[in-house]
Amino acid sequence: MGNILFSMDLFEFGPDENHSPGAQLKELLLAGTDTTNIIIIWALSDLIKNKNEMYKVRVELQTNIGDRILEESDIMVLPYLQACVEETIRMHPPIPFLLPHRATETCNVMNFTIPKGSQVMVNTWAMANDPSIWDDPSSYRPERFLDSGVDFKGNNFEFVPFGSGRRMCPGLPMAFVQVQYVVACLVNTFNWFDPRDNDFDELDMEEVYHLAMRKKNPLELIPRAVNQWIEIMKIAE
Ligand code: HEM
Repeated sequence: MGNILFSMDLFEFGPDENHSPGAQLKELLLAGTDTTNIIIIWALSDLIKNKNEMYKVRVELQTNIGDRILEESDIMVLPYLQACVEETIRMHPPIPFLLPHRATETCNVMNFTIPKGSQVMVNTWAMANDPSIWDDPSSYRPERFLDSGVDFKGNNFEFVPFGSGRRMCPGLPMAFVQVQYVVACLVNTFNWFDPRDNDFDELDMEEVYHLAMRKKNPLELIPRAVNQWIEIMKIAE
């Protein structure tokens, strides 16, 4: 679906058409599919590469959900899964520079003068990976989000992958539930194998940046339905 949407010409609309229902629908589809899809792939990659964290997510899922079908409301009782998704978004924000903004008036930021009318790009990746703010930012450590009070709703300026203020992502609540729901289902239902029998410690995590920051090479995995507790114990060994 992402490929089909990206074949549409972003710049085909004239000024009047930008506010038409069709243009707004296209904007929503463009903004809401690729970003979510990218984060699901990164979240699964991070968990597959980090066996201990995968084990903790599976224990949380089995303890709270078991083998029944996950419901949207279950997301509220999965804090470790939530921390894992937050950590993935911190390390791999899909829109690392946000969308271009414009200064509506001249202002000073850290001794730099930003003249009125300047285009401003916000490097959220650098903010969320700044070693003066985050302990060991290049390591995948979901625990850093447990009980930290830091989230991405736009109030903690070290972590704004959805932006902040009036033009921040309106799809945040939907995206956050969708990503957690899909990742939880994928982890709780399947065990994942490398088609070439490579060790997942060496899983390729190279990034590429076009409109969004995605995995450079596709994540290729073989899913097999799990006999939950037996598989969990195997991972723990
Ligand atoms: C993980 C998923 C998502 C991420 C990381 C994300 C991130 C962002 C970011 C960074 C912006 C720009 C904010 C700024 O420049 O200040 C944005 C804008 C936007 N997003 Fe999302 N987004 C996601 C999912 C969605 C979904 C699911 C929808 C809709 C169903 C959506 C709809 C929009 C729209 C319409 C805008 C433009 C808002 C405006 O210009 O006022 N996004 N998003």
